[in-house]
Amino acid sequence: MLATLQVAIALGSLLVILYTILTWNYGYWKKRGVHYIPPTLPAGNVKELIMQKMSISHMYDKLYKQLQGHRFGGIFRGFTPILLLRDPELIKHFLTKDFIHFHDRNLPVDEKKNPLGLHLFFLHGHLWRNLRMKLTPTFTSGKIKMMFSLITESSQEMVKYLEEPAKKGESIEIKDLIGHFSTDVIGSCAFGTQFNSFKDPDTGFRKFGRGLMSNSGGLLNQITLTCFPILKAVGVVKSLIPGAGKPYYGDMFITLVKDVIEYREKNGVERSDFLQMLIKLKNKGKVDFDDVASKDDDYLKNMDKIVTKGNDGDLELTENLMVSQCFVFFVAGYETSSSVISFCLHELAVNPDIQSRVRAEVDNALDENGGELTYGVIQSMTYLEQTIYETLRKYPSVPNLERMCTKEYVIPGTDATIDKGTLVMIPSYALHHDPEYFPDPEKFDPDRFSKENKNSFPQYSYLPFGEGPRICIGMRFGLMQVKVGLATLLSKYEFSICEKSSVPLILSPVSPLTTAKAGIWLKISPRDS
Ligand code: HEM
Repeated sequence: MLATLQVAIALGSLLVILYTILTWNYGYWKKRGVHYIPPTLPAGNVKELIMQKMSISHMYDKLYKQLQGHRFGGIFRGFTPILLLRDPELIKHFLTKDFIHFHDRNLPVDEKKNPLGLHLFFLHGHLWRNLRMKLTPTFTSGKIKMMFSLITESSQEMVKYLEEPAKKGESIEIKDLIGHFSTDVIGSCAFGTQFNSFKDPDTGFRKFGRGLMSNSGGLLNQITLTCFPILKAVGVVKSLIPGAGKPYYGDMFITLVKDVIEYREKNGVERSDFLQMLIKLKNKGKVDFDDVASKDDDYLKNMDKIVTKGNDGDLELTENLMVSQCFVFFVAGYETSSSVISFCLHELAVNPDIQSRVRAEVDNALDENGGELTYGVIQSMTYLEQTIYETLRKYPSVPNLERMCTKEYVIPGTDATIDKGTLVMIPSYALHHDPEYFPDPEKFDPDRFSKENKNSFPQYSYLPFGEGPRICIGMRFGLMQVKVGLATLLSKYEFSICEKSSVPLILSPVSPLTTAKAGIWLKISPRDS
């Protein structure tokens, strides 16, 4: 009897200790006097995300709404405290004005475990800064102009491929198809290689792209690790999810890029692509800004004035570093651009009047230029651009921006201090759907971005490419690719809703990016059929 009582007391004490340890972090925001949403064990405030019942966009939208009336608030992802920002003025401090306190993302950099992870998106501190400074000139408008013809060639392949399905009025899953286009664009613009995805949809790189995005094990791993960092130490997640976290087809990617570099160096071959600029960087230490740099490039040129100062020691561009940049260009460019084009086509199918207006603009611009699509012609299509901005508002490819506090910080206008290492989340999707900034947010209305209306919302409430020194480096390249893809498709075909279309679209609960759960199905027909 006594023994049973002793066991029960020991067990009870153990449970109390365990509970105290597990919930220790849950006092984090209270201690700092920060308003927070009460967490529950063990998921904190993100139970629906962990249970895969809600998309990441909707999860943080829900928390954003719960914090209504506050400029910011505390939440918990598992046991990890996160500061969720709501007020665009405050967001400006975190992303730009006080960047020195928030220059990193909370992503692991380990060359041995992940040789493809040494890229701009992941890198921290001075290594990131030095690399960003070196790579910035690769993305000027002059360099992008040089790649324009490579993008239009790939778009022509796409148009040709669609002739048959359009004649038959078929329903197609458009995202997968646009994935062929994005793969070919990256192949020619990043690696100077023809992937021919339309002719051979099972080419290694096409498979690589598909594999990357369907590797939900990788996402699960990432979410689980950020929610419960203790598991990192014991390596539990790795053993639970086979293949999780490993770069899919990573070895193949490394081999391909290294082979191209070796071939070019041995044979003195030069092309106007990203890889060539990386090779130049390796050999010369720099890529020149274009002589013809436009006014838009001022921001890029002034990068060194805003990014954190410090150890300016030269950065050696090793082969692994070069391959990693190719990898991030592939991943970042592939998924985001495919998803913007396909979400846009979905909205144009749901709103045929808007589709007709965009097509009329494309037709006029082409007519005035003898039917030829040039860099200048594409820049003149302002309604097309508004339509893309509206697509990125409703479906931001990256639904949340994250920063890690790199130096203790007092939140402006308060006495609350956040420690180095604290995670900060900027919920772009939620801001883009806040009726205070974008009335009737579910309505697809490109006129929100017209000349007259585009200043009606605060700058930091619209963040499809992020902001500040860590803004998307490929923004102009991505926009160009999306514009060319859409203009060529709309000049030849019509898109409408079919039986398989889901209206409204349901977002995937397993993807870290904004993607449609069951793909994007549309009927394609020749124009005016
Ligand atoms: C429409 C297409 C694209 C969208 C919507 C997009 C969106 C974004 C967003 C939201 C970020 C995070 C910014 C932040 O945290 O403030 C980002 C970062 C980044 N993007 Fe893009 N992106 C696109 C295309 C591209 C392309 C084509 C490339 C490469 C060629 C690229 C390369 C990168 C890189 C390297 C970063 C990390 C930058 C850094 O931390 O310094 N992106 N992108």
